[in-house]
Amino acid sequence: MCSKPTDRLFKLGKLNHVAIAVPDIDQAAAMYRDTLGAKVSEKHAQPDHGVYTVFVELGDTKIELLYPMGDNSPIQNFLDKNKNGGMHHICLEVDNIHEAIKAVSAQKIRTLGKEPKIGAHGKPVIFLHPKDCNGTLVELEEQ
Ligand SMILES: CC[C@H](C(=O)O)C(=O)SCCNC(=O)CCNC(=O)[C@H](O)C(C)(C)COP(=O)(O)OP(=O)(O)OC[C@H]1O[C@@H](n2cnc3c(N)ncnc32)[C@H](O)[C@@H]1OP(=O)(O)O
Ligand SMILES: [Co+2]
Repeated sequence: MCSKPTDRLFKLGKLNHVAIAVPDIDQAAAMYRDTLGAKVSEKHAQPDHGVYTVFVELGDTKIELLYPMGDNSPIQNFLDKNKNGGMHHICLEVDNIHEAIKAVSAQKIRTLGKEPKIGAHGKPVIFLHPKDCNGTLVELEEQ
């Protein structure tokens, strides 16, 4: 039984980004920047998350390009299975990540890790298991 709106103590916001895991992040960034004319960030190392990121600005949303960093990157298996890359996750904004964690946990949706970590935008993020979200890895980012 899903929680009723009156019970919900957080608000779901907009789509913050769609993440694509790529085999060559410089080539992928150049495609969006040079071929499609998008505003593209520099590549940033995210050691706490085991990835490099590049953000492609698209008005009120973004594409996050991801490339593995280090030996235990959480996206390495995904790229091993998807040699040309592929859509990795979606990121949804919430106004209270701890209330969102309580709500999804009450519905037996597993979070990956118990506590949020600071994500690429310097805000708390947590991931929901893809097997509990219709085969889609969902990231929540607190605004
Ligand atoms: C800098 C932060 C930045 C931000 O935006 O702020 C980020 O987004 S960081 C992004 C990188 N970090 C993460 O993705 C953390 C969460 N992800 C994980 O912990 C893993 O990727 C995990 C657990 C989802 C999958 O790990 P792994 O692929 O090594 O495990 P399995 O191969 O055993 O997969 C289990 C099962 O899930 C399916 N799977 C895996 N990845 C995905 C995916 N991206 N989308 C959908 N499904 C996925 C995989 O196929 C397996 O399914 P099965 O049917 O059992 O084969
Ligand atoms: Co992300």
